[in-house]
Amino acid sequence: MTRLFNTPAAFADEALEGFVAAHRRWVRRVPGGVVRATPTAPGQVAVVIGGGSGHYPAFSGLVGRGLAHGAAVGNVFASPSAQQVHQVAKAAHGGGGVLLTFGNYAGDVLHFGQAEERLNAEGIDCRTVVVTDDISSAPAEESAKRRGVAGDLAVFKTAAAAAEAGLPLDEVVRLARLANARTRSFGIAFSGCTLPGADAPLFTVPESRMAVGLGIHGEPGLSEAAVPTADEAAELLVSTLLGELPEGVETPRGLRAGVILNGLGAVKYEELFVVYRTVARLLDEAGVVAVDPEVGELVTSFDMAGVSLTLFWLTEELEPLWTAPADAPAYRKGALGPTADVSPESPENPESPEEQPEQTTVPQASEESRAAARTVLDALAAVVRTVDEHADELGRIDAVAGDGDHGIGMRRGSEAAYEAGRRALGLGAGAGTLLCHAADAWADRAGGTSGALWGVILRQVGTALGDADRPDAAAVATGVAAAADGVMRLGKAEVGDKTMVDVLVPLAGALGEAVAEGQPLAAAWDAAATAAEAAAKATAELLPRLGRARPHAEKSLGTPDAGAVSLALIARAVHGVLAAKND
Ligand SMILES: Nc1ncnc2c1ncn2[C@@H]1O[C@H](COP(=O)(O)OP(=O)(O)O)[C@@H](O)[C@H]1O
Ligand SMILES: O=C(COP(=O)(O)O)[C@@H](O)CO
Repeated sequence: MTRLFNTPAAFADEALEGFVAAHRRWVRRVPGGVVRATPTAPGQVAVVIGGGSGHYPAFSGLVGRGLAHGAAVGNVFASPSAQQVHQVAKAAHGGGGVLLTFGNYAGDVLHFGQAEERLNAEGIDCRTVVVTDDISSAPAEESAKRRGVAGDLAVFKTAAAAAEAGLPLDEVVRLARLANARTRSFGIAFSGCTLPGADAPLFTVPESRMAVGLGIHGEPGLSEAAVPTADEAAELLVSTLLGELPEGVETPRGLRAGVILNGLGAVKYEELFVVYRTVARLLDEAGVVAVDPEVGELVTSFDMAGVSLTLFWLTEELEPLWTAPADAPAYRKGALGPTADVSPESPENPESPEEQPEQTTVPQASEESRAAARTVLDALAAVVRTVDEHADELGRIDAVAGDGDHGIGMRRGSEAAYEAGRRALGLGAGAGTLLCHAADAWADRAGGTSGALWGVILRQVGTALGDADRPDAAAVATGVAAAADGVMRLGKAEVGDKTMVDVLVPLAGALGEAVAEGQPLAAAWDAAATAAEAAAKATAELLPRLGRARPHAEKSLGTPDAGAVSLALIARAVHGVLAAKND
């Protein structure tokens, strides 16, 4: 249970504020997250990590010398936005290029990928390395689909130590990929976590049972077993990991491994040590030399009672990087020289991040387009209302096989989109520009998978409407069709994968058909919203083939997809606005 919070929506921002206030010797706040208190050495590769909040010390606690140069910090269990990643990377860049490294989650992949493109377009050499260490989330043949869990630390540490040693970006990337290929994790849990403001955990484990193969977002385990003793838990963790050695390795005997026994949030350090006692013995018996083991909380999931074991199979070039000194708020190792003096008053260490200057001008728009912009803003207000009304239900649906944050993310995104739209209207924006401003605000404030995709949807519709003409039904239908194409291009989901695409495609199809038959916009949209509602309902019968829900495919049968449901609700709410305009 998360007991101490003010409002759930502000939890991540307020936690970051307090974290920075407590750790000024190591970090300073920048828009989008934190960077080291001291600037990146000129020419050094900047290693920028990041992800959702709720995993402390990942990710902000791992920023400091010998570890990351910066961390982009998202909302609870939601990836930071591309804009946040871009801002943190710019602040961390020291002229040697940027490595973005993060766990393999759909939202992170989308947003960090967009930031990478932007940085490269601006002339900053930037690459990404995705961490995929969780062996329970996909079979070895599909290791690229695996989630990133506590093995994050092995990859981040390797990359950062390589950067600190002055290696060029290509080498830092190569070593980070090698570290990822040689890192495996496996976990068990006894209870799920409860998000701030929620009254129930994301999953429960029956009394005297444990979940096996857990993630770090309160996803239920993949199977269940009787609660083990500490020794039995250690045996399960070690034997499972020794069952999947790195490619080309036949026996663990004689190998050296970095070891991480990670508490997920509610397991006491003493309990971890009791487990580690047997982990150490079993590794020793298997002929594995444990190098600089870490026992503690390194990647958590709020108050989840669980533990994971990570083995990082070292090579001659990886071992010095794993053992190199580091000095971050939540991770210290070896001895580094003194830091530059960065006092709270120093201009290097501002109390609060500099915000992006607010836009004060918009492109010229016709009178008709400005009138349509008012309708668009009414539609955004209706979106805010419907999302707000259904936020808890969306969170509950998302918790069945996802991470329960869909309601939170949609709320943050829609509210930001409305506010940006209102400001744009005040500046005299046409319908197209208003939607483009709303798109950027939604993606930036919500983060996560749906934030990136809703940014695409609004931008595509805005581009189709433009600022010149009074938008007609054909332009709207063109925009929605382009939105469906754009979402599929970016998210790579197809119809049948159990995502919002299963609603967006029939919505666009029904709208296009009704408009082609000559129906006016409100009537055509009514038909499209009806198709969307039926399609959203039908997703209950689908098995997820992508993303976080995929490992829990069977559990999600009978429950519709959260993003599909929210899209159908929004389609219906927009119809209400269009119908009222017609009256
Ligand atoms: N690759 C994808 N393409 C299209 N939609 C997707 C994709 N992956 C996930 N989604 C949609 O995003 C929704 C989850 O959104 P949200 O919970 O806000 O993001 P996250 O899973 O990043 O926390 C899913 O229910 C699904 O509809
Ligand atoms: O959940 C996280 C990001 O993934 P999404 O796909 O946005 O859910 C985050 O907590 C780990 O980075």
